[in-house]
Amino acid sequence: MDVSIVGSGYVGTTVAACFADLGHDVVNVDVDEDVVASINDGNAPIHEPGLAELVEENAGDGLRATTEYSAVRDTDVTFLALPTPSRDDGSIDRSAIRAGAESLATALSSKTEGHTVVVKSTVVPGTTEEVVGTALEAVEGNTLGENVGIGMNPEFLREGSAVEDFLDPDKVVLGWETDWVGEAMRAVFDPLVDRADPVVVDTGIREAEFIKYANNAFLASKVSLINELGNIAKEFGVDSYEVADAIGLDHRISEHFLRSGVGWGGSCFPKDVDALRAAAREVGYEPELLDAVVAVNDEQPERMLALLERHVDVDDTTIAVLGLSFKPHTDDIRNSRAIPIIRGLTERGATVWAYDPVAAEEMREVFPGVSYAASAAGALDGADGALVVTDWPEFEDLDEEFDAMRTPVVVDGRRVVDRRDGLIYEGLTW
Ligand SMILES: NC(=O)c1ccc[n+]([C@@H]2O[C@H](COP(=O)([O-])OP(=O)(O)OC[C@H]3O[C@@H](n4cnc5c(N)ncnc54)[C@H](O)[C@@H]3O)[C@@H](O)[C@H]2O)c1
Ligand SMILES: O=c1ccn([C@@H]2O[C@H](COP(=O)(O)OP(=O)(O)O[C@H]3O[C@H](CO)[C@@H](O)[C@H](O)[C@H]3O)[C@@H](O)[C@H]2O)c(=O)[nH]1
Repeated sequence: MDVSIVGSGYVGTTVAACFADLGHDVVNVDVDEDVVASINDGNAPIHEPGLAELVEENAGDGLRATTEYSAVRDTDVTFLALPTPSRDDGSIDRSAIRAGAESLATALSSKTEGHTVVVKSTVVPGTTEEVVGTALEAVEGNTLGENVGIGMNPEFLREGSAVEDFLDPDKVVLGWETDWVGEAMRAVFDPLVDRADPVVVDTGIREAEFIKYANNAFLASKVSLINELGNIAKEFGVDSYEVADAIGLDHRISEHFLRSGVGWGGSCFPKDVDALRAAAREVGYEPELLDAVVAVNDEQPERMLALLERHVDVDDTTIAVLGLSFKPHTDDIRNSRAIPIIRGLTERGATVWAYDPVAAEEMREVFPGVSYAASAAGALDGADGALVVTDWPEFEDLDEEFDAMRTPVVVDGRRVVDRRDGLIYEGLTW
């Protein structure tokens, strides 16, 4: 099939490269000329395991990129993978979705055969119809349900394992109201369904929009709940990881998303939980539980700093921060827990030596005054304390590197360092 993807960010590039790999002819449309050039040169514009190989293999063949919206006319289905960032009140900014839909409306107005426009971005219920449907119909020559149709297909990939998650999902959610739109959406996913056999959930557009928020709100709440249990467990001298292993055996709880520590960050959980809270308030519902989920998460970095202060008077000391990305295997630092940690340290008068295998340059833009080491050993050398913020696998191998610290105080926010003699070790929730 001929498929177009509008937006070549984390989601758009992954989806475009994977669809091309599954045999579709894919064109990726983005306003950023550098991103477009990068894809056409066979280079992935973002760091994501397996993506570089897919872009290199398919560029110039089943995958091309362009800044021209007119390219979508020659495709059957268009996915909108545009950003939906938070506004100050937590609600989503729909301007990129609106701008994309308006450009699509013009590009599709001369087309007579049915073209399906699918929202892949995370949007609050009603957005697909109110923003995309309205923009499409505003241009003469477009009639919803006739030459153009709208659908909603939320994306559940995780950064750091985006390609793997997209190609082997638990479920594919297809939100649609018109039969031919549903058929077109199913046809795009047929090669993926043949290969990975996920459950396909056919549902309404608003339900599909809500499923995405419910999914993320549930997972974020699960992590905040295990963090709260972990905070309590620590006060009792109880190892919350042993507790999590045991409760995770109950299939009603499951072992996933039970890693307690410094909390959740990234481009999705904070934005999506805030958007759901704001949307709830708009319709007159007070989301008390979700408010508490956020409050627990906001407190975890402070708890980590307080644990450090049990052992080190932080003012005028040098503290190593290990891990800057919001999770391992990505260079994304959006809402990384390292940000409040570094801010808290500098406010307390510490000199920070930070290290991350891939995200240091991104963090340098946020904190230009911080020193960035070329290795974990470099950050630890001579430090008065170390905070482990991201669970990069290489931190599991650290051992004698801690001996080069001036005082070997390690506060572990992700349970990656082994407790041993010679280390003053504090686990955040164990
Ligand atoms: N990042 C994730 O892991 C993830 C996972 C699932 C869902 N989502 C959702 O998917 C959506 C996209 O997220 P992302 O992380 O890929 O965003 P992103 O910021 O990485 O990428 C967005 C891309 O859209 C481009 N763009 C902006 N305006 C445009 C326009 N008018 N026309 C064409 N291109 C335009 C930008 O240049 C950028 O390349 C969001 O709604 C997000 O919540 C993200
Ligand atoms: O047991 C856990 C699991 C995760 N996290 C943290 O939670 C955050 C989010 O992690 P993860 O969900 O793995 O990464 P994301 O890329 O943010 O993916 C989430 O957000 C995406 C965007 O909406 C969705 O598509 C995914 O399904 C959803 O998992 C990170 O800071 C993790 O460190 C924990 O603290 N403990």
